Amino acid sequence: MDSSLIVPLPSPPLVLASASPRRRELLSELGWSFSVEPSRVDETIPEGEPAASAVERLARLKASAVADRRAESCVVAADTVVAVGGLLLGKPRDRAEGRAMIGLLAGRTHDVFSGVALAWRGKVFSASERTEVTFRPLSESEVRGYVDTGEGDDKAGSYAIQGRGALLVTSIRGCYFNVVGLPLARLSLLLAEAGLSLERQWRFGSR
Ligand SMILES: Cc1cn([C@H]2C[C@H](O)[C@@H](COP(=O)(O)OP(=O)(O)OP(=O)(O)O)O2)c(=O)[nH]c1=O
Repeated sequence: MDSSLIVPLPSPPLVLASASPRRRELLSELGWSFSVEPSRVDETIPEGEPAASAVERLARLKASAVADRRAESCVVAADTVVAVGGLLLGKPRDRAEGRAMIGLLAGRTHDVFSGVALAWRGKVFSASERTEVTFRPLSESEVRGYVDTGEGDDKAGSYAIQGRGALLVTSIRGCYFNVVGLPLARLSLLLAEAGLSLERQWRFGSR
């Protein structure tokens, strides 16, 4: 067939339902244009809820909350927690909790779980992704020094792999972007599942 006869379908407007600057940066780096509308949902995880289900449930909740007011758009949301020794670590309440978290992570391997959800045309598609991250051993003063940089204050597990936290990480297994808060390849698969092929994803937001 003459390829000039194929008219590409336009991409739907894309909305990122997140207040996270990291998630915004990751989508921008793909060259996508999108608007940002943070959701304000209760992010409490009940004791005993498995990490993978919790992050997926919260991502769905965030996407649905924004989709309710943006029916014509494709809404993306995510949630990230760190799991270590049977504990789930969200964002630290203060620096003391931050030090306790980094102390727990030092010299061992933990899991980072992100849930990602996509709400489009009345349906919600979702998944969760796990990445193993290993920290090198740290002395008490190294733990204190890192937490005092402040970069982990608003991050799950109290660290940023994309920042100075990289100096603590000896290896990772799995998706790097999942650790930063948005598993991009997983998101791409969800978009395809929703009917937005990779061909359409290349052009997200372009007119
Ligand atoms: C482990 C890790 C987490 N994080 C961040 C990603 C998330 O922003 C944050 C986890 O908190 P979340 O509650 O998942 O997200 P958020 O409150 O920042 O934003 P929103 O709910 O509006 O989408 O931790 C990093 O940036 N780097 C890391 O290495």
